[in-house]
Amino acid sequence: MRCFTHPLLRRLLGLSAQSVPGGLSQSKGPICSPKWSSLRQSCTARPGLVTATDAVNYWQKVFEINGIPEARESSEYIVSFVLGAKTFQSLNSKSLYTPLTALQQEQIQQLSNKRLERMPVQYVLGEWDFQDLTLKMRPPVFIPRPETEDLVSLVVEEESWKCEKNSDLRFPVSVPHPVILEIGCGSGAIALSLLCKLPQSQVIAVDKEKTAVDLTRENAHRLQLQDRIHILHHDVSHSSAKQLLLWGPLDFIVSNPPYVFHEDMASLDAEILCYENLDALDGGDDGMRVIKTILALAPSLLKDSGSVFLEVDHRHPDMVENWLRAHPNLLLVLRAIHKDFCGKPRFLHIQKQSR
Ligand SMILES: C[S@@+](CC[C@H](N)C(=O)[O-])C[C@H]1O[C@@H](n2cnc3c(N)ncnc32)[C@H](O)[C@@H]1O
Repeated sequence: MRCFTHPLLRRLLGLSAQSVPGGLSQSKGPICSPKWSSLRQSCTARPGLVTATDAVNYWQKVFEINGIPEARESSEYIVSFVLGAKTFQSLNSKSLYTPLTALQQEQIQQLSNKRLERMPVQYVLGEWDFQDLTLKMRPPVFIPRPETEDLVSLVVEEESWKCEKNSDLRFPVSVPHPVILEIGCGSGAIALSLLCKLPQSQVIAVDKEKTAVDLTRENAHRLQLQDRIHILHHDVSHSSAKQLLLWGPLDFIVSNPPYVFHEDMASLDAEILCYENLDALDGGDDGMRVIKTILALAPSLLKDSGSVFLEVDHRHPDMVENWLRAHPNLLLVLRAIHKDFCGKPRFLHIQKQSR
C-alpha cells in the first residue's frame, strides 16, 4: 500500500488531517533542472544507459534543488509507477538495474515536470491507494488522506458490534443489510471501502460537485461495486431530506466534511491551494458549516439508534457537544470521540436516541 507521508513523519511534523495531500510547505521559484542527458553520461554503470536507480537519484536532486517537498518519495513513486510498480521497495533488482527505455525516460520526465509545478503526486500518477483499493485521482477532487481510513474502520466496527449483539438475541431481529449515506463522497474512497468491508451494505454517496460525483462513479465501475451504490449530485445545504429518504431510514451517516476553519485556509500548502477544490476543505468561520447541516438532517434520515460518524478538526468535539446540547430537539447524543494516529481527537460517533 502507498502512503505518501508516513504517519510517524506526519506526527513529527504535527500535520493535521486535511492539510497535506502529499506535500509539505515549500518555496516557489524558477525551476532548475540539470540536463537529463548529463545523467546518461554520468550516473550509469554502462555509459549512455539510465537505470531506475539512476533516475530516482537524479529526480530527487532536481526536486531538492527546486524545493519540492518529499523529494525522494516523489521521485520513487514516479519511477516505480512508470515501471508498473506501487513502490520503489517492491521493485526487484532486475528492474532496478535494467536500463530504462527511451519511452520510460520520457514518461518519467513528463510526470516529474508536473511534480515540479507542485502538483500533488496523487494527481501526477492519476491514482492512489485508500485501504485496499486503488482509486483514480483527478484534480480538483479531494485526495483522500490516510487518517480517513480510521473513519471507515469505526463504521465497520460499529456494524460488527450491532451484528454480534443481534446474533446473541434468542430471536435475532433480521439479517443485517445496513444502509449507509456518505455526505461529500469526493473520489468515493469512504463509500467504496465500506461497500468492500460490508458486503451486505448499500451506500448512497452524495456530493455537491459534479467532478466528484463523476469520479466516484468511475471508481465504482472500475472496482465493480456499482450495483450497491447510488451516487447523487446533491448539495445537502440546499435541499430537504426527502430525496435521500427514497432508500428508507438509514443505519449510518458518514462524512469527512469540509472542516478547516476559514481563517486557516490561507496557510494551507501550495499543493492544496493550487490543485484541490477549496470548497472541499473550507468549513466556514468555525469549520462547522457542513457539520451543522449534517446534524440537522440526521434525525429525519436515521433509524432509531442509527449513528453519524464524522471526521472533524481537533477543536470540534467540544464545539459539537455544546451545539448538540443547545439543540435537544434533534435527539442526538455524542457517544464517543476517537483519536487519529497523531493522538488528536478526530472522529465523532453521534447517535440518534430512541424516542
Ligand atoms: C473533505 S472532502 C472529503 C471527500 C472524501 N469523502 C474523502 O474523504 O476523501 C469533502 C467533500 O464534501 C463535498 N461537499 C462539501 N459541501 C457539500 C454539501 N453541502 N453537500 C454535498 N457535498 C458537499 C465536497 O465537494 C468534497 O468532495
